[in-house]
Amino acid sequence: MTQELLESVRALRIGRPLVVAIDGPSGSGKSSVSKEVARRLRIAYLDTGAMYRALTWHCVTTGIDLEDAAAVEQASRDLVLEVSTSPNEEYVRVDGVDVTDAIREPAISSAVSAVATTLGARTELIRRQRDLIEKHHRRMVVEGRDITTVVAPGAEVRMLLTASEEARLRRRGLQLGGTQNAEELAAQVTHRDAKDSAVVNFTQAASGVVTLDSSDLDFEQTVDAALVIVTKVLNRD
Ligand SMILES: Nc1ncnc2c1ncn2[C@@H]1O[C@H](COP(=O)(O)OP(=O)(O)O)[C@@H](O)[C@H]1O
Ligand SMILES: Nc1ccn([C@H]2C[C@H](O)[C@@H](COP(=O)(O)OP(=O)(O)O)O2)c(=O)n1
Repeated sequence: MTQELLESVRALRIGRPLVVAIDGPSGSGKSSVSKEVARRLRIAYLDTGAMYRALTWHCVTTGIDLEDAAAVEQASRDLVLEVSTSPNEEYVRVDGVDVTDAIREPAISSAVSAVATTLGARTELIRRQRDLIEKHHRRMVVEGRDITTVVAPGAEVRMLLTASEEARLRRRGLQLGGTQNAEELAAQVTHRDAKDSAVVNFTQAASGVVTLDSSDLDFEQTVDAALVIVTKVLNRD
């Protein structure tokens, strides 16, 4: 994407709301692409998946039974959570403890769906996500599974980032440094998506949501394509 086009989008939106909502399945590139889009647009960034992971870490660490919906819901309300809203700095803290790396461990990836399918906990985390968007004057790239449909259906730009299952498994494998065998990778990507789909639909674009299929695009090409979508949607309105 040309620098001039990007400059014109930034200039057009100075001081005005610009929520870019991005949903998609595991390994589609949501976090990495959203972060770079936020950098280029010079707006805030929120990884909502990190919030579900942080709550899961808290429950697992304090021995809360993930099958006990009332306990998980209570934990979501009590959670003392700090999450970065800058695309240039990554941190997640629970009760002041840095859990940035711990929440990415396979043990948390395997447990997170149980928490993410607890509806009471979702309600609380969605409330916090909306608060963070408001706190940033609605200038933020927000990524997850239900951002385009539930958290911010009124976002200026709504996108579903997809990729073939094969591409997603390959990317996650590379990201984890080849430490996981095929079965472990499938558990963390395909099986987790199947469980998460029980409460949110992130495989089909809702009305007004633009699909970006990154299966045959590299990272840079995907970021460019996402920025082209942002430009087109904003110019249309
Ligand atoms: N278009 C792409 N082509 C190749 N690799 C990509 C692409 N988009 C993202 N990646 C890489 O794939 C991995 C998974 O991306 P990530 O952003 O963590 O996905 P998600 O947040 O959807 O699970 C990362 O290592 C990322 O750098
Ligand atoms: N808005 C969101 C974001 C994540 N989740 C759930 C679904 C996922 O299993 C977990 C972790 O999300 P995360 O985006 O970190 O997942 P990835 O490993 O990047 O695919 O949280 C959700 O239910 N709703």
